[in-house]
Amino acid sequence: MTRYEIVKRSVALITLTNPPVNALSSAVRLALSKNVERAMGDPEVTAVVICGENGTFCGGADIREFSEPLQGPPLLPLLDAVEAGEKPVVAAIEGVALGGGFELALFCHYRVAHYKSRLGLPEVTLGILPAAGATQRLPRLIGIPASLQMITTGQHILAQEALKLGILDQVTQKNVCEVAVEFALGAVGMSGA
Ligand SMILES: CC/C=C\C/C=C/C(=O)SCCNC(=O)CCNC(=O)[C@H](O)C(C)(C)COP(=O)(O)OP(=O)(O)OC[C@H]1O[C@@H](n2cnc3c(N)ncnc32)[C@H](O)[C@@H]1OP(=O)(O)O
Repeated sequence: MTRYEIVKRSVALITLTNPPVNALSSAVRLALSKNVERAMGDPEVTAVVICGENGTFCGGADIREFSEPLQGPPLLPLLDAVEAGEKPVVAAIEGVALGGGFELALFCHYRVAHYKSRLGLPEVTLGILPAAGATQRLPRLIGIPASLQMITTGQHILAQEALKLGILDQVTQKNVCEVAVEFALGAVGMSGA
């Protein structure tokens, strides 16, 4: 449900692994929570990168679990642990970051995205509103009018537009995971390590 590895000697790379779109199922939330705790507690780890396997960051809540009562850890405390972590966490966005997946990226300290990726809050199209912090984190980044546009329409935006708005820190045409790892090393003063 997530893979944990150390790359470049000190970056914890956490990969969401829940095909087809790495949705935040109860098992993914549990594994992510444990791996964030592991990375934050490991003295060898200086920074963390979160990405998704097979070209998709995260499609949000797992719609296959919508008919069941919520199991596993709720999303918000997990996102709070990411944000409160003392080590920089970089989201490496490829494919889509939607709904709770976009919220996960918003709670990371930095966001690097592939130029073809799309971001959005489709909750309104399901008759709900984003409830894991996007309604606070997004306005802090891009202001209220642009946030309302995204929240109330559910439209996806492309990486370049997200960069212009101030949601993203970097857009790349290269391997987004590798670029995010370099970004993370730069954030802790270890560029080129
Ligand atoms: C614990 C939760 C906490 C907080 C609340 C969070 C709420 C949310 O996140 S609400 C948002 C939920 N996500 C969505 O509404 C996204 C819906 N999906 C899409 O928009 C699209 O599928 C896509 C853009 C992600 C991909 O589009 P495309 O490339 O055209 O592929 P398909 O639409 O054919 O989908 C492929 C395949 O993926 C399955 N799938 C898509 N989204 C999800 C998902 N969120 N959870 C589980 N599975 C998903 C889709 O059913 C297809 O499966 P099959 O190939 O088996 O049919």
